[in-house]
Amino acid sequence: MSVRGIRGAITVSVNEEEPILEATRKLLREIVDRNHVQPEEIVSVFITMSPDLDATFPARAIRIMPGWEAVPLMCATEIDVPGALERCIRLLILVNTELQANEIHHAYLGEARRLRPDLAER
Ligand SMILES: C=C(O[C@@H]1C=C(C(=O)O)C=C[C@H]1O)C(=O)O
Repeated sequence: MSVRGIRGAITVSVNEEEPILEATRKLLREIVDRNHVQPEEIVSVFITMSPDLDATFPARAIRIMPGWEAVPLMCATEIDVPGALERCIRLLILVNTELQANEIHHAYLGEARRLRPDLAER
């Protein structure tokens, strides 16, 4: 058993509470589905949003998911690099797993695929 990181990213169309929470849930579900992870295997979830997103804390979406109440969460603002992808939510999930690093499925959805085309997969 090792602790491994799973990455993901997604964009939202507007800086509003519900779209941010919905996109966060969608990205988390995609990562969970692709890697068959259970909440009790999760060490922590680190979330960043690009500086143009500030309508809510994306962690709120995860904390209210059944089974996820006790998972430590942290939100922060992504570095404001000129020209970086706008309205982007990024996740880093640390998980206790038997999977090898090359068996982890990251999830870069929609517009965010272009951040890491090598990891986007689907
Ligand atoms: C390219 C990304 O955006 C940023 C750059 C990263 C990198 O260069 O590895 C990782 C996370 C982000 O700070 C990404 O989310 O993967």
